[in-house]
Amino acid sequence: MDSLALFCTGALLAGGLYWFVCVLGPAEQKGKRAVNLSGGSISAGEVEDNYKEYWKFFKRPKETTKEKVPDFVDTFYNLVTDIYEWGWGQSFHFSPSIPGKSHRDATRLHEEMAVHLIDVKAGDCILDVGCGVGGPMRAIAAHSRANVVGITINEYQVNRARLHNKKAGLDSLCEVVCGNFLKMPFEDNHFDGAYSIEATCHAPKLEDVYAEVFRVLKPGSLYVSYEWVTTDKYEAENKEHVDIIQGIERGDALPGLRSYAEITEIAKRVGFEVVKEKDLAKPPAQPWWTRLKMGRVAYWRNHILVTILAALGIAPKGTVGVHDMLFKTADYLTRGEFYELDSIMGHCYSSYVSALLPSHPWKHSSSIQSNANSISEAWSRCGWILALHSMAVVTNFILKLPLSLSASPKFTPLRSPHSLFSPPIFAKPQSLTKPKTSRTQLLITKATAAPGTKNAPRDERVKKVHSIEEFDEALRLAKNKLVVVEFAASRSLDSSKIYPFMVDLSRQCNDVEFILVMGDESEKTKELCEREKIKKVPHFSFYKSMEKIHEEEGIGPDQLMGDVLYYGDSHSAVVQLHSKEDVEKLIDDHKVDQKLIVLDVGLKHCGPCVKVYPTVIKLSRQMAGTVVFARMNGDENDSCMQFLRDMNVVEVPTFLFIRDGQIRGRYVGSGKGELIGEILRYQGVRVTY
Ligand SMILES: C=C(CC[C@@H](C)[C@H]1CC[C@H]2C3=CC[C@H]4[C@H](C)[C@@H](O)CC[C@]4(C)[C@H]3CC[C@]12C)C(C)C
Ligand SMILES: C[S@@+](CC[C@H](N)C(=O)[O-])C[C@H]1O[C@@H](n2cnc3c(N)ncnc32)[C@H](O)[C@@H]1O
Repeated sequence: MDSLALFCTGALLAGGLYWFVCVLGPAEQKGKRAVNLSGGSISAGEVEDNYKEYWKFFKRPKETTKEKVPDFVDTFYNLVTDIYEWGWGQSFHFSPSIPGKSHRDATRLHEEMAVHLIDVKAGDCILDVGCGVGGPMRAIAAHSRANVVGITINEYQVNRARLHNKKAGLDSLCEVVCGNFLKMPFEDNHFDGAYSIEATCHAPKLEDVYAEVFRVLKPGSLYVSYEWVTTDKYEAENKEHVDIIQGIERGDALPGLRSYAEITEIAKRVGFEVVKEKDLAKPPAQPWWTRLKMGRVAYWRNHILVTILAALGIAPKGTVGVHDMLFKTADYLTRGEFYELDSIMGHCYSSYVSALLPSHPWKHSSSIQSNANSISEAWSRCGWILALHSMAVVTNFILKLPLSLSASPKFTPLRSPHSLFSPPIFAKPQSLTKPKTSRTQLLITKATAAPGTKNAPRDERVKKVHSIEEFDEALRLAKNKLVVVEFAASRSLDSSKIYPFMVDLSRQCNDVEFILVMGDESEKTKELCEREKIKKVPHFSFYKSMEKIHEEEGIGPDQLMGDVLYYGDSHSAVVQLHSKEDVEKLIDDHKVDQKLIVLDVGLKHCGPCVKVYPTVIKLSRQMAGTVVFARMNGDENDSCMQFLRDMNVVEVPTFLFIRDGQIRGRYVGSGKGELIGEILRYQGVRVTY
């Protein structure tokens, strides 16, 4: 009997312990478990000493030099990485909390927002500055199919990140490098975009890391940084304020928090052009620290757990001190926000663009315009209150558009939606960009199959034009057909790379005319390029009825195909609507057969509309029996614009779903998967996301 009682007590204790460790203290995202806590790259026996060493850094005066700081940050991450993973997940940052969404989803949306802000495309090479164990990197690579290279100072994080990348099946897209972001082992002008999430706050001087990012970015590409800053509520003379901020600095290995106002100044100083900045912690945004506050009970439990595990020799001894420090940090962070019912600590993001040359306003507008659409899409998806602000921007944009179009019927590069709110936008001076000769260099790069050379593909459908007169005549003869013109140069490698795709397209699209102009062929073609204001090759211009309707520079094959389909489509299965009456007629026509009508409403120069259009064409063929696809450009004429207003379309692209003469719903956005999901849903297929 005694042994049975003993057995039962033992079993209960073991069960209780299992519940306490594994159920109450599970790893956030299949990452670390409490029983696996380590000291990163530091051996278990050295954790305590390193923790003491860490504290020495804060003995006044702080040694905030670029020689000392990275080492102490590295030590910090050896100490905390496992605890962060165990108690927070694989993404080491905050995000605005979203009602109805889990912490994990809110985190992912916050990360994906960075992708939208910097306009990442599949195949791009993106830099993650201070990547941690790679939570954001994986979300971003999976979402965009871009290649992401992350850099972190901490070797243990590199190993963790590589392990997670492999487990997630993303190791072909994600690469992790151990290095110092103050001196990155990457070549100049290498990346198509960059982001940093709550990492550059570890830099002793923000100039140093921003200048490095600027150096490795290709001219014209975008960088977004989510920064930790003090807000204008912070008073340097207020003892309590100072106490809180210093507490945050000590518990987060920060050499010194910077103020909100400083960030953009620094970015400009190193040469970036500031595109957008925002305090994400400002009301009405949902507080990003909510989860920290709610987690207090769990953190108490964690503390007991860590103490027991350290006493049993399972966790390194110093872990208790480290956990205690984090516990206190959580307290400082929430106090910082609650203090005097207002926040003295902000969470700001700034999006910077480098080397945007003023001579290319269209490039500026198209990238920002598509960013704005995607951002508002992301915000409206997450239901964040900031969405209202963003929607207002886009609404203004659409309502102002017809005025500018009717005033100037010719091709007018759209102003960026942001510029309607007049944010500070500064162009990088030319002397600070790549030396001017680099443009010439582009023209003299050796090409292997330049258009017009004997290695070029068979291209009889592409008309070679040699003068202004021939050019104008070709446009005239094309009448209202779409004309695609490539302006190229014989020794431009990029021109020769894209040319075969144009030739391919010319074979497939019989209703489109294709023209090639070799800018460096003669004085006459040079004159033509000058008249058309061609600054860089390859440059694609699209004409209809002798009028330029769109132009694009530095594009790849997908974008070229998308543009040709979008601007030239007249014989596909997608019904082209040109007025409100056209829409009414289409609806009437399909009242009887009860087919679902999917009406794609866009604008002429809208990046996301162009991007999603090949999917619309494909679906129109695949679903021809059951769904009718139609399309209308809101800025084609007044009647179309009125239709947009009547339908309350404030963002593009918007897909309206119509059946039995009734509008049943809409999808706003350019996500291919989401669009297909919505169509299936309106056809009665149950879709689970
Ligand atoms: C940007 C940085 C990191 C931000 C956050 C990810 C971390 C800041 C404070 C951390 C935590 C505080 C309390 C811990 C808790 C006591 C423990 O039981 C579980 C982990 C914590 C929740 C931990 C998780 C990460 C933080 C929220 C800085 C470093 C620049
Ligand atoms: C708070 S974590 C954020 C990690 C990641 N961005 C995320 O959101 O999950 C800060 C990161 O910056 C890195 N870091 C700090 N100083 C660095 C430096 N000088 N060089 C490279 N990485 C650094 C740290 O190693 C850590 O990975």
